[in-house]
Amino acid sequence: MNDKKISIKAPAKINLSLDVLGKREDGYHEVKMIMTTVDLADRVELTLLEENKITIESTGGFVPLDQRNLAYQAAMLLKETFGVKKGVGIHISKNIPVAAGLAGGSSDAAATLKGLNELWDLGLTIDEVAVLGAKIGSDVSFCVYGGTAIATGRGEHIQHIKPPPPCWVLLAKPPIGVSTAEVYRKLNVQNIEHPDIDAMVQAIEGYDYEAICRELGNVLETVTLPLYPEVKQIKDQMHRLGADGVLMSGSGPTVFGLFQHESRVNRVYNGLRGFCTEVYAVRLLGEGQEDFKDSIREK
Ligand SMILES: C[C@](O)(CO)[C@H](O)COP(=O)(O)OP(=O)(O)OC[C@H]1O[C@@H](n2ccc(N)nc2=O)[C@H](O)[C@@H]1O
Ligand SMILES: Nc1ncnc2c1ncn2[C@@H]1O[C@H](COP(=O)(O)OP(=O)(O)OP(=O)(O)O)[C@@H](O)[C@H]1O
Repeated sequence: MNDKKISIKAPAKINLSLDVLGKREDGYHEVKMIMTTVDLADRVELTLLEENKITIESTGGFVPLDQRNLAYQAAMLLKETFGVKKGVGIHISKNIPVAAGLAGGSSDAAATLKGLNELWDLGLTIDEVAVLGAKIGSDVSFCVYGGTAIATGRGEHIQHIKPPPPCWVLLAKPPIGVSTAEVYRKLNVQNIEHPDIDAMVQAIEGYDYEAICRELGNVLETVTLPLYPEVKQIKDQMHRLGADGVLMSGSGPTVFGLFQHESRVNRVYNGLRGFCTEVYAVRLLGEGQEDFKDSIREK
């Protein structure tokens, strides 16, 4: 491998359960959620530049190519924190839909932090990288580790749990982008039915696929579904076509369905394609990144 170039996979996440416990004084919400990675990923390529600058380019998807890009912000954060004088060229092959509830930008930022830790020889541990990630966005810490975890605080406190049993995940995104800030702002925290996060943890740790499908829950649906009726239509359609469990991911609008059988996932995929242009059939990744160094090297 060329030591002046590094290529990292940046997978999307889904929330198997998402609860909001209350509003905090800093304006954020206290959450308790279960996140897991799926095999739909961007690829982030980092090239060492001797000149002190950050360049960014991206293929596919509509993403800002300046300081608004979360990968750019990740590089800038490391530069400012550690006084790095070298530069980096960031190239993102964008496969994860943007503003979809799948943490695409957060995962690009996490991949950039991990890659630059190597490329700029910063010697940070994965936990140190995750703490830095939280400064960029609430989902970035989880994305640094991947795998399956309970996230608390504003999402940055990560407790790893066992991966769920492997299954198929069908992702369907209607052609709208949802603002996470707006969804949290419109949430009525006093008046929501809370999902049972502990029961979901038990279902996952007990490798009980049926119970996982039963315990799926996301309080942000109470905001996004009435705002965007097409999200509810996709949920209903997936149920009707035979998904084992269906839920909106994050603040939406992507809906995911869980399946054990490949034949059924293919049938539902075809059934949804006429109805929704962006549909992806992927595997649950579930496993975390046990060896930090190996996880960021191209194999
Ligand atoms: C919906 C989820 O994706 C579920 O994983 C996350 O909670 C959101 O994570 P994110 O997109 O990384 O969020 P951030 O970029 O940190 O915040 C975007 C906006 O969402 C709101 N926000 C976010 C996280 C949180 N715990 N409480 C909030 O109220 C804040 O208004 C914030 O300005
Ligand atoms: N590298 C990036 N990839 C995608 N979006 C980015 C990126 N950098 C900045 N953004 C901006 O971030 C916003 C949210 O995009 P993103 O795809 O991360 O949303 P999301 O999947 O809803 O995230 P989350 O699930 O963490 O709330 C968009 O407005 C987008 O323009």
